[in-house]
Amino acid sequence: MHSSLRDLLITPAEMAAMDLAAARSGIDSFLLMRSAGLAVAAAALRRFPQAQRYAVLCGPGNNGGDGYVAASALVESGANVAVFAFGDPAALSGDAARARQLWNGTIDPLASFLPQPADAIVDALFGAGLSRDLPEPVVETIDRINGRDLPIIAVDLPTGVDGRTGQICGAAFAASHTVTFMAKKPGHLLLPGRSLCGALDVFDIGIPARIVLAGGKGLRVNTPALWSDHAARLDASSHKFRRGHLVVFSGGPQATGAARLSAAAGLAAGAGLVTVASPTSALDINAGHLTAVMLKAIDDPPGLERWLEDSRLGAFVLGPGFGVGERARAFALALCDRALVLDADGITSFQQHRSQLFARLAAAPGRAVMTPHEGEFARLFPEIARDENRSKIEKAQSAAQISHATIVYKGADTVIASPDGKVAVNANAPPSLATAGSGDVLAGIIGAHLAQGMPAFEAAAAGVWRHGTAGAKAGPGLTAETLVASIPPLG
Ligand SMILES: NC(=O)C1=CN([C@@H]2O[C@H](COP(=O)(O)OP(=O)(O)OC[C@H]3O[C@@H](n4cnc5c(N)ncnc54)[C@H](O)[C@@H]3O)[C@@H](O)[C@H]2O)[C@@H](O)CC1
Ligand SMILES: Nc1ncnc2c1ncn2[C@@H]1O[C@H](COP(=O)(O)OP(=O)(O)O)[C@@H](O)[C@H]1O
Ligand SMILES: [K+]
Repeated sequence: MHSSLRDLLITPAEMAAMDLAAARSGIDSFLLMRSAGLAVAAAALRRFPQAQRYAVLCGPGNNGGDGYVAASALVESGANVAVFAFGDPAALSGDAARARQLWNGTIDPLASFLPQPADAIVDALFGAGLSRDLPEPVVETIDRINGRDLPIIAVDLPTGVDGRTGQICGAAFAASHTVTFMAKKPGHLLLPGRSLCGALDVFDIGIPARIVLAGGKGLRVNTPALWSDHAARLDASSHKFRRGHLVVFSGGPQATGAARLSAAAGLAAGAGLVTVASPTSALDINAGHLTAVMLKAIDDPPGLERWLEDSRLGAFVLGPGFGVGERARAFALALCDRALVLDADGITSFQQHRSQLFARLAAAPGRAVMTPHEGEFARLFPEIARDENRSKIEKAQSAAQISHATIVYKGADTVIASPDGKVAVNANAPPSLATAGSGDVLAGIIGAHLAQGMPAFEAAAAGVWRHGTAGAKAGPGLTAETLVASIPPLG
């Protein structure tokens, strides 16, 4: 595959437009279908050579067309193949009709398909064209096959997974393997779609990279290629002030651990100096637990304003363990024109005051990153969260636009979106990250990147990626502390 396509995500609508653009440039669309079907047949033979029968389930559109090409190729290679169709095969049109003519065997109705124990199933029922809930007979077939431990190779997408959103349209195959074409689709990465794809192969069927790149809207998988150019590098002239000064705000005496976790993560992630800004009431507790991290008493907004006159304070993390309320709002509003990670309680504090926050971020644009998990996202963006038509990517994009901040919409499929339209989906986070304090560590890593001068989107995307890599390195029994110790070098 062309290297520039490796991290690209394209929606089904963009893919369809690229198909048209390819046809307009003189590329024979049937040859694309043929390449797609051959890739599926090759994957079926390679992955499941022991199958006694390949049962190819073909739908009413071009996904079915790919299935007929695959079935013919499997027979040519000497395999035992049976084809079952949903809908009337005689009603196929265009390339799919031509593909069906390649198939010389019988075509049985889908309803007659009885899975046999040594079957491998090729799912070519619906792909990128799925636009509504699956018809009942297809749902019944899926229910009959899922859970029987049969290998399923999905063509483009497991039938039932919406390629734009990753949501399930009534039911969906749980595939062992998915073969898709030219580039990944959002539904391969967003949950629950991602968990239904099995191993994913992206196959180049011959649409020129320039057409694919021109047709994509800039959706990306989060990899270092997105941000490594912005990463601060150490050299002989480095000194701690050049590596950035990060401030993390602590909660009161009963809630200091979260801020210390963020601070430790910020230091490990490369900030030259880290200070915990603590209320006087919690100074002694924080002092008893800090070594390399410094400590400063900050009790109220006037005290903060005075301290902010020091321009060497590079970035701020506000929210972990801070407490919800008026004080959090006053601190956050004072920091909107600086480099700020607003997390946890910092986000929740604006549930009833969000227009105040968004107006301030619009009027005093600094480098703001907000890191809501699903619950916090719904508190700050209730209308967007409720909209079932939008994908998680589209929700993060809308939230970034209305808040004027870079949004890190967390979860196993974290989406990072900036107000100016940049967006990336993260895919390297292990489930062991679902542990207390893991979000505090993420906030600290992003804070360190901001302190080093990275732009907000790149700081956030790099933070999410390093957090995922640290999770993988720390292993299944990770705690927030071992996560901090596992943060990998940047770049
Ligand atoms: N560049 C490309 O885009 C290529 C696409 N190819 C294949 O073409 C597929 C897309 O083909 P199509 O656009 O024909 O779409 P599908 O084959 O996914 O769906 C067929 C048609 O079914 C109808 N439909 C949608 N949802 C339905 C529902 N719930 N119940 C009943 N009918 C429904 C729609 O009219 C849709 O066009 C891709 O997934 C891929 O497998 C390949 O042939 C190679 C080239
Ligand atoms: N199942 C999962 N797979 C991968 N990453 C996860 C999973 N669950 C949570 N995470 C990540 O772990 C972190 C948890 O953050 P958060 O919900 O704020 O927890 P806490 O408040 O306990 O620190 C986020 O970065 C999130 O993306
Ligand atoms: K499919």
